[in-house]
Amino acid sequence: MSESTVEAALMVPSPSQSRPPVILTQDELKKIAAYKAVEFVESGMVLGLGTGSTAKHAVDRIGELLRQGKLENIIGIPTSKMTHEQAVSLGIPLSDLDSHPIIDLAIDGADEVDPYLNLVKGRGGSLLREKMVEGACKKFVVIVDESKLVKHLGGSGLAMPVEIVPFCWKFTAQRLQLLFEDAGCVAKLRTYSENGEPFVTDNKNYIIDLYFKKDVGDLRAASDAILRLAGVVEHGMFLDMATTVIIAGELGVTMKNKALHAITPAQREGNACADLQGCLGTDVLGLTPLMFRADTNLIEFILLEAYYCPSR
Ligand SMILES: O=C[C@H](O)[C@H](O)[C@H](O)COP(=O)(O)O
Repeated sequence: MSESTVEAALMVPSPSQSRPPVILTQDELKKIAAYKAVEFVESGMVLGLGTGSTAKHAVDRIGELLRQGKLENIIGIPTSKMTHEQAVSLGIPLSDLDSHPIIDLAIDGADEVDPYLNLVKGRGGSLLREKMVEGACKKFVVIVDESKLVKHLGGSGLAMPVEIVPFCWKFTAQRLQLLFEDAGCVAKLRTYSENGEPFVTDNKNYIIDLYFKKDVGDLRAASDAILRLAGVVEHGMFLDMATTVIIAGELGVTMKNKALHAITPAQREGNACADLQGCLGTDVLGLTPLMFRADTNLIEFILLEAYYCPSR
């Protein structure tokens, strides 16, 4: 996909314009979400640079805008050795959390996104550095194509990764599996397909991939239980961390903001209504019904939130 195609896709068409339907590949959708996220970047920011095939597009775009002089004085904090190398090749100035403990904005992909903007990350093995960097940022923008949306974490049937120390990894894997026996959990050591050797993270650890047959239920409880196991370094559930999720799909790009999606029914019935209205206004302005046609999911989402707000 050429740069001009992405830029054209990011323009909001006027009602009178009719475009022929365009079939985009998954990688093109990732690129559209990434470019949209980079619109949040301003000169002078300290940026968390994510890892993976989606985040790669965002890092490329930041490099391009720096080269064109459209962005200046950016400092990048990479979340993996791979992203570090990519950023160096693009001439993006880099630092680390020791020197820059507060990050203005991080942009990264995700493996799963639930309706409350909780995430699974780490199928590329970078979850620990990602969680450290993204836990230190003021704003965390997640970029995905719509295939990443799930009803509940683990719902894709694919891996929920846990980074562990290599020492007695079988013991730790068994304990992880036992924790989620009721959810039909199967724990597998991640290996390289070429030689069957254990996959080793940037931090010289192993990854145990957890596969669930059923919903694990209380994610906070699941997170605490995993982190209590000696031998576990970190897990790939990113709970309540994303501030914005940008989803590129066949119907266009949708932005979901944490302020709306993290609100519980109890909060809705209480004095959160004014805030909700404020957020809704912001969100409506921030939403971009671009590319092809109206996003019906988006309309449902706005109506649902408005329903809870008596003054609307
Ligand atoms: O460890 C990898 C990261 O968490 C990635 O952000 C995640 O796996 C999504 O990667 P991709 O954009 O390639 O689907």
